[in-house]
Amino acid sequence: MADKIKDAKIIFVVGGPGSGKGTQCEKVVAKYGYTHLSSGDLLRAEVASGSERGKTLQAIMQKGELVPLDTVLDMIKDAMIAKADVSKGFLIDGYPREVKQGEEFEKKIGAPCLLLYIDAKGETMVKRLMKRGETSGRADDNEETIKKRLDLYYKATEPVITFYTSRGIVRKPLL
Ligand SMILES: Nc1nc2c(ncn2[C@@H]2O[C@H](COP(=O)(O)OP(=O)(O)OP(=O)(O)O)[C@@H](O)[C@H]2O)c(=O)[nH]1
Ligand SMILES: Nc1ccn([C@H]2C[C@H](O)[C@@H](COP(=O)(O)OP(=O)(O)O)O2)c(=O)n1
Ligand SMILES: [Mg+2]
Repeated sequence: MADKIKDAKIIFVVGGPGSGKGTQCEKVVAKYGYTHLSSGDLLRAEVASGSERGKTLQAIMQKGELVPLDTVLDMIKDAMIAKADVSKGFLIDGYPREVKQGEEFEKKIGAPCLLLYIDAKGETMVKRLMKRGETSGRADDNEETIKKRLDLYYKATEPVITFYTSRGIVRKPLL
């Protein structure tokens, strides 16, 4: 099964919470027809299913923490396999959140050819998420959790950008 995605074209999309990863991915899908897989959306779908696993995930996400690495990776991999036959390439949105997640992805699936870095100022991200929280219904779009997600982004996720910059595959779209 996993053979199906062995040579898939993979683009990581990384940026802070509310930086606009999902928004930019939709534009890339419209223009280039890639398959958009948002790790956050996959996790929220599991929560919405009401499963036991979903309940555990919900509690972690509500605190603004990262769910166990294997859980997210398995979900992404299953979603990629399901689309392998019809996909020109994959936009992996919101992953990796830490360098270790990137390393495990490469071991189990493959290497990315590109990392799109969606950059935004901290205050901009907070403002957008507070606004989105008025209608999103997302349990983590509240002031306290937003602050934790932002802290975690600077601590754990920014090193991901540094890691892939040294490989020469990071591009920052001008928005
Ligand atoms: N003004 C402005 N707002 C934007 C832009 N891009 C996204 N937004 C808004 O900012 C909010 C967050 O955008 P998303 O695309 O959901 O951001 P994200 O990075 O996927 O965020 P998470 O789902 O939290 O991972 C949404 O309400 C968007 O409408 C932009 O370029 N300019
Ligand atoms: N690779 C991932 C992606 C998301 N998560 C969890 C933790 C995140 O705060 C939530 C929501 O992720 P999403 O990418 O939708 O949102 P933020 O960028 O954090 O605003 O899911 C994770 O633990 N590991
Ligand atoms: Mg998103």
